Amino acid sequence: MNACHSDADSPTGLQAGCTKDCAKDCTVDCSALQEKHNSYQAISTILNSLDALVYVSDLQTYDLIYLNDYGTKAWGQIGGRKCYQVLQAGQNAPCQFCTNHLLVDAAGKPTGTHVWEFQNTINGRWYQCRDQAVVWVDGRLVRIEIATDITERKVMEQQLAAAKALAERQASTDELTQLYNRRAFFALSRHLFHQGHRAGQKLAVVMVDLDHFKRINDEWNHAAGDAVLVKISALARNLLRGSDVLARIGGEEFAILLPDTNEAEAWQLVERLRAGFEHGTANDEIHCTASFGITYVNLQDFQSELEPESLLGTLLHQADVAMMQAKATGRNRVCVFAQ
Ligand SMILES: Nc1nc2c(ncn2[C@@H]2O[C@H](COP(=O)(O)OP(=O)(O)OP(=O)(O)O)[C@@H](O)[C@H]2O)c(=O)[nH]1
Repeated sequence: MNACHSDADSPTGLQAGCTKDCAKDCTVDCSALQEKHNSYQAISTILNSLDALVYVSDLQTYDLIYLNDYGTKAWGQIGGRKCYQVLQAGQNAPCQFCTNHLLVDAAGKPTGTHVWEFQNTINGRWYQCRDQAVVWVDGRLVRIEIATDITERKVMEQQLAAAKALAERQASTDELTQLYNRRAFFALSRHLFHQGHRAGQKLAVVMVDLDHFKRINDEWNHAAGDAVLVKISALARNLLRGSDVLARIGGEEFAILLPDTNEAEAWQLVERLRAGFEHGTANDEIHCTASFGITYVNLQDFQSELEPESLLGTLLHQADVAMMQAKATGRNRVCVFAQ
């Protein structure tokens, strides 16, 4: 081979500065090579002007064949390495998240483009990647990826999602006690009524009203009253089961929905709450008890349509009547609504 064509690093085989009129004894058609070289330069100029990563790697061996300027600036030179060694952190084998298998069908034929989003493990930035398998100039199958930095959009999306989750949580949470609020209690009850109806379950609704709470506020102060509400709420949350719905629905009034619970289980649970409040605050400066009213419903009794809204209204009223009876008969006790 003539010296002027010996540049192994040149993708077209043409050494820089070689022309068809060079004085050397050329054995190949320099003008054809020159044309190829010019086309390569033109495409390379375009790819290097892109504000996006473009790379090409062998689909089988993962050898990195091409990396544009954007890529070399961010991840360094190819240096005879594999794509995963250059573009990802601490990889000495193909990446778990590699999309190569999605780019060809079972017969090994290219399937078209695959677009996905990914956070790069070296610089932590987010990219929208457009991957495609194509037949390379030398006949082998390669992967071409064009990756655009979408970090700003991704951060905005994450902030929006977090703000939405927070707003949703706030809309269903009582600020002082962090229990569900009235709105959430109604929404969750509707859902549990339907679920319990389908499964033919029994459930109980409980009203809870703290005893002589006005006195606590008057003898201490409003802040001390608030602290009692927080303490009682935490006690109740710990004593109930994970599936029970506990909500603060008024000042010192709470409602509880006990799903899939029969009469004996409900009584036991509520009695445990009553004793828990009594003993749990016994050594505090402010001792606090509560009165409880329970009502039960067997959802099997509703043969066809169930109207959760009106059923919940009825059950809350019944539980309230039972709770008032507990107040009237001495407080710090549990009464059951007489059907
Ligand atoms: N600290 C505090 N007090 C509240 C809050 N919401 C309601 N209250 C007070 O709770 C008290 C409720 O008083 P009442 O309805 O008369 O009932 P009670 O004193 O608990 O008496 P019984 O229910 O009959 O045992 C009132 O003094 C309200 O001001 C609150 O968020 N924080």
